[in-house]
Amino acid sequence: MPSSKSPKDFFRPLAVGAPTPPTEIPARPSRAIHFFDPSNEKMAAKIPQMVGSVDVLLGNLEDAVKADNKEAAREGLVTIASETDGLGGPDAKTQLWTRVNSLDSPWALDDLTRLVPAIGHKLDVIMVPKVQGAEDIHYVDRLLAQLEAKAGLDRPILVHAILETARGVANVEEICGASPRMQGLSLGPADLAADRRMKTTRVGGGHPGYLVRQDPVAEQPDAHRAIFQQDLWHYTIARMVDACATHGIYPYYGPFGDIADVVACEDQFRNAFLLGCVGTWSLHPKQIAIANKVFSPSVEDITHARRVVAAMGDGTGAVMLDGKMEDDASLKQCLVMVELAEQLAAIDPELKKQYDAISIDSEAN
Ligand SMILES: CC(=O)SCCNC(=O)CCNC(=O)[C@H](O)C(C)(C)COP(=O)(O)OP(=O)(O)OC[C@H]1O[C@@H](n2cnc3c(N)ncnc32)[C@H](O)[C@@H]1OP(=O)(O)O
Ligand SMILES: CC(=O)C(=O)O
Ligand SMILES: [Mg+2]
Repeated sequence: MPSSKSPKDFFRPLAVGAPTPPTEIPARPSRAIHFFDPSNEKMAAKIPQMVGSVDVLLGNLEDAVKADNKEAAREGLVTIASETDGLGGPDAKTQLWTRVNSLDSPWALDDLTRLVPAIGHKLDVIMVPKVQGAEDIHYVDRLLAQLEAKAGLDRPILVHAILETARGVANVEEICGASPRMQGLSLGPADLAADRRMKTTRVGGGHPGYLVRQDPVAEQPDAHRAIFQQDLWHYTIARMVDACATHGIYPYYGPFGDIADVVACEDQFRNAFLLGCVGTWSLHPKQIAIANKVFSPSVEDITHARRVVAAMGDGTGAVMLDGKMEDDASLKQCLVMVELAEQLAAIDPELKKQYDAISIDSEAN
């Protein structure tokens, strides 16, 4: 929270007649944020049939949309949002997000002033790219309040920042706390790599040159030395997770550009899930199933978590389960998993069936 504002001011609307800012950001399932270009007719035609099978559909207006198609993408998104049932709004199974153009581009202002009056009642989250600091969020926050008031909206649109500049990473905590509208952060590995002058040419994922090599074996100079590829994004994701958790908002991985490499994609997503991310981006329809699988706790994990919950009784003290010590802190980890499973089961009948079929032996040993 900026020090110049009192806590009470922080939750006052920034324009007369704008909806009250949220005090909590709802934990809506958002395992896959599926990107589509609304100006691409083939992609746009697929969107209605994807509603219900993906947690978030995001109409992308920024990078990957050709400059000549910016207006067509914006108008295409208005059409899709207006004509597609079950997409966007507080009760929809599939949320509707958009990624607007960067704030210094010729299109960002028109993106916001066109979309909020036209489809603001359906838009759940606006993703803002290349956020550098709290000042970018303050600008969007005030403008959205003015537009919401003018449009008579009764629900604030949430804001999501992409972390894709070195300055953005340096300011990650203040970005997360810049507005009560802040919903979350995504990693932007491609722009971030360029901005940092990293010597990579990929969109997310690892790099074979970024490694640690096993020490040489004594007196065997020719012996094989194993190499261990390291994760280029570990530092940034860990910072995002801490900043988001501090502010009660949600961290996401971002794009994995090697669409053909579904194995490495799954690995990268799983690392993010284990570190605390709640979801990721999907650039191609085949990445949706990978994201849904990785960001849903496994039946094995939920079975174990429920056993710990049962064994821990009132939640205090220490017990032994399968030879391992469980106590208040391991219980808290298990409750994170169990709560996530309940949220996902509420919207995913197949997962619900799997989680409901779990039967537990609650005996501690
Ligand atoms: C660094 C960043 O900013 S990342 C975020 C910005 N980038 C994006 O949003 C990229 C989004 N995705 C895409 O543009 C495309 O998926 C590409 C360019 C990666 C691949 O596209 P294609 O070569 O057409 O893939 P492919 O041939 O496998 O597509 C199969 C079908 O799925 C459709 N399709 C591909 N991607 C998508 C999508 N994201 N959403 C919906 N449908 C899609 C194609 O139109 C094609 O339809 P068809 O069967 O009717 O012909
Ligand atoms: C996600 C994104 O925009 C980037 O990697 O640059
Ligand atoms: Mg980018």
